[in-house]
Amino acid sequence: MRIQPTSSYTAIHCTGAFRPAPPAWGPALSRAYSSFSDSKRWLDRQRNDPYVKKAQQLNLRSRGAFKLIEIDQKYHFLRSGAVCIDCGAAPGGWSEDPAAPSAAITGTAGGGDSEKYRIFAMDLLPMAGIDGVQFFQRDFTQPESIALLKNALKGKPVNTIVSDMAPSFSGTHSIDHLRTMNLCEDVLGLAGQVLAPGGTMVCKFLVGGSEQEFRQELRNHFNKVNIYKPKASRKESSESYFVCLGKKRSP
Ligand SMILES: C[S@@+](CC[C@H](N)C(=O)[O-])C[C@H]1O[C@@H](n2cnc3c(N)ncnc32)[C@H](O)[C@@H]1O
Repeated sequence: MRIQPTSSYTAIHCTGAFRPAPPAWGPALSRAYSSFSDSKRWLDRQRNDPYVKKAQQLNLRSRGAFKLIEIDQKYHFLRSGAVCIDCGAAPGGWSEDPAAPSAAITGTAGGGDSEKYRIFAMDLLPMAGIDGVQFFQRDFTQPESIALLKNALKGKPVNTIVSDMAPSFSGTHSIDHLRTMNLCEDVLGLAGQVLAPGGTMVCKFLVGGSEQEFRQELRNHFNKVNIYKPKASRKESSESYFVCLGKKRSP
């Protein structure tokens, strides 16, 4: 059953005003202040982040690659030659294959299979092309997008589905949590249709209360369901990942 956002969802989502302005200021000044301090904080954080530095050294598209690498170092599910779907792929840190450690993730390297595409990636945002990756700039939550993916697969069984999708944040944690849970539910829906028995699903969410209930649901479909937060995921972020291993055969 789909988790419904609270009734305050629309009001908060539509106003977009999440940071109370200092009372004595006019709205414009207060907005400028918030955005200045936010961008300064962001810049400071980027400068001091070892994963950002490492990603730059290795010429990776994003520091996010290290999250998947770490998840795999713990659970060992990635393998060369696998067929993979990468949901919320842009800018491509999880899909790329620059002879980086993440090459094995999506299996473009040395699969021994002459088929052109082994990775099927989707994002709302554009993504620069990557060899072996068929990219769709689409909204994953739309049924037509799923139809497109299934069509592209041409019946190939999928070994791994990863989702690093993050909705645009409202600033209200309970709402953002539910939005991520809804995305996870959509990813599970796709897994039910295309993931091969034994396959793996990795899916990001924000911790917020309903994850244990959803974990129970995931257990109906996978032999093992873990929750894991890689070190590369920032401490101040409530993001975490469901790591679902061994998809069960459909009854
Ligand atoms: C954290 S980023 C992914 C980073 C990527 N794994 C990497 O390491 O380069 C999350 C992405 O999810 C995408 N996204 C969010 N909601 C989506 C949706 N409904 N359909 C497709 N993509 C979505 C966003 O556009 C964003 O690019």
